[in-house]
Order: sequence, then C-alpha cells, then structure tokens
Amino acid sequence: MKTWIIANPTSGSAQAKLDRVRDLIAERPFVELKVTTEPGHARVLAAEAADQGIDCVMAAGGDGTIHEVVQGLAVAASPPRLALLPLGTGNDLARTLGISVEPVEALALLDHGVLRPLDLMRVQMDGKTYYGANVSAGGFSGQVNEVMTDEMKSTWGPLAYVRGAVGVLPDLTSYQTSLAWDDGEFERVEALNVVVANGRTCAGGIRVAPEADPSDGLLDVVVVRHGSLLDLASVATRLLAGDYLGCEEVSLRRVRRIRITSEPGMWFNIDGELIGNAPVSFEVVPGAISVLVPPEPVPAGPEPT
Ligand SMILES: Nc1ncnc2c1ncn2[C@@H]1O[C@H](COP(=O)(O)OP(=O)(O)OP(=O)(O)O)[C@@H](O)[C@H]1O
Repeated sequence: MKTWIIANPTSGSAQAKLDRVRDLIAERPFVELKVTTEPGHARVLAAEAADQGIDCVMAAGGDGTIHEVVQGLAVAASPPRLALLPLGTGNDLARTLGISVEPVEALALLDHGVLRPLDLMRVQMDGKTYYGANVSAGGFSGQVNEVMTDEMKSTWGPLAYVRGAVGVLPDLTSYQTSLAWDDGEFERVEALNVVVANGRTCAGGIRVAPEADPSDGLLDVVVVRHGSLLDLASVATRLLAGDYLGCEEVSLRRVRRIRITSEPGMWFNIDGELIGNAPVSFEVVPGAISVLVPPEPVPAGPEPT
C-alpha cells in the first residue's frame, strides 16, 4: 500500500517523535515521509497524493494537521484512505477513533488496521466551504477576545467558561440564536454555545459530544442555553466529567444538516481553527473518506470453569 505520511513538524510532540517515525519507516519501501514547511501545506500535499493515486495518507500531527489533510482529501474524486499518527497536543479525533499516540502502534495500523467510514462536516460560511473532521464549537465574544491569547481562543474560546478561566463567567454573552434543523424552519433560542460534532472530544479530551459516532451519517448538535451562573458552573463541571448532556441547559439533537445565525455573531472554530462569526451551515457528508482504525477488541470469552 503506497503511503504518504504528511507530518507537521510544529505539532505538539512532533519534535520528540519524528526521528523515531523516520527510523520506524526506514524498512518500509512503500512509505514516504513528507514534512510540511508552512501552514496549509498539508492540504496541498494531500491533494497531490490523491492526484498521484497514493493509496493511503497518514496525517502525522494534531487535529489542525488532520483538518488540513481532510481539506485536500474531501474534494478528491477518489480520495486515498486516511490514517492517523497522533503527534499533536489534543489529538481529539484520534481519541474518538481509539488510535494510540505511540508511533509504533499507530504505524502498525498500516498493516493491521481496519477501514471505517468517516463522515465529514461540510461547513459553509461567508461564501467559503470548509470540511471538518472532528468538532466545530461556536460561542464567545468580545470579553473573551480581550483576555485570551490567540492559541487559547482557538482551543478554548467557545468553551471559555469551562476554564472558569478567564473571569468571563460573570459577563457571558448570550446569543439570540436561530437554528434550522435539517430542512425545518428556524427556531430561536438564547444560547451560549452550539457544538456541531462528528467526533466526541475537543480541546484535549473534553467530552463535548460524548455520544457522537463519526460513522453514523449524522452530526451531533449540542446546544448550551443561557442559564444562571450557578447552573452554568454546574454545566462546566459536568462537561469536564463528561456527562453534561444530563443538564437542563444542554440539549442534543442528531441531524444531517443545520443552519445557524445569531446576534451577536457567534464565533465558530472547526477542528480548533477559528473561521469567523457569520451565519453558518453544516451538512454531513456520510462516509466521505475511509480511515484505518484498530480492529475491534475481541470480546472476552466466558470465564473458564
Ligand atoms: N511547517 C509548519 N510550520 C508552521 N506551522 C505549521 C506547519 N505545518 C502545519 N502548521 C500549522 O500548525 C498548526 C497546529 O498543528 P496541529 O493542530 O497539528 O498541532 P497541535 O495544535 O499541537 O495539535 P492539536 O490540534 O491536536 O491540539 C496547524 O494550524 C497548521 O496549519
């Protein structure tokens, strides 16, 4: 299987692990390592791999790198299969798919992995189209902007209240948000966050969509409605514990498509990359690509008697 490993040398643990990856693939004649030289390069390389009929593209980096690779694969006529070599900080899609952060184990999936269909989210904002592989989170506004660094914003922005962090809790903006589910009419809600998810976690393991299945042909949309400070503190705590879907302010709906407008404009990121605060639509592309994942663990047999 001809494979290109597209590696981002600036991803979280790349410095520590890339030499090891080089050693591990030295004996694999069909595996080539392509190291990116700038942001956006992984997309170009992934598109090139598809053009050249490469069988498999392994995204070596974090969710930002996977995001770029997916932009290249999603528009290909017959996209190579995807594999992941997690070298990022959060590695959230890899978590959902059960892919190890150990290079030896991740690389072994090239031999023993099984193919799983991976849905993508087609996102449209301001006349531009993006493809998301993991999670898009919307929320936050001016106050958060002022107190957070760019990196914190793209990672935590929409979920800033979780960090309790930034002292924004007392001053949270609520958004007059209109949501149109599938082809339905717009419905208004006073929201704090809208999360549109294919994968289950973002920001390094925060379970924003704990029940999402990236192969089910549907998007999990979680809406956090505005509530009292006390209630929101409980939402934050339960989000960290992975069970905030049980909160009264939190609702989950599964759809193929959702359109969102809000006043003021809700900022959205996709896979951790901030895209803007204009009206936005999300549509699932069921099984857009195939991804190599570990085989299902064999269920334990009955205890010997
Ligand atoms: N050669 C490069 N030089 C500088 N930046 C790059 C290069 N290649 C890719 N990038 C950028 O690095 C950013 C971060 O990458 P990535 O998300 O893979 O790592 P991470 O932030 O450590 O991981 P995670 O998103 O899982 O937390 C991406 O937005 C990507 O555009």
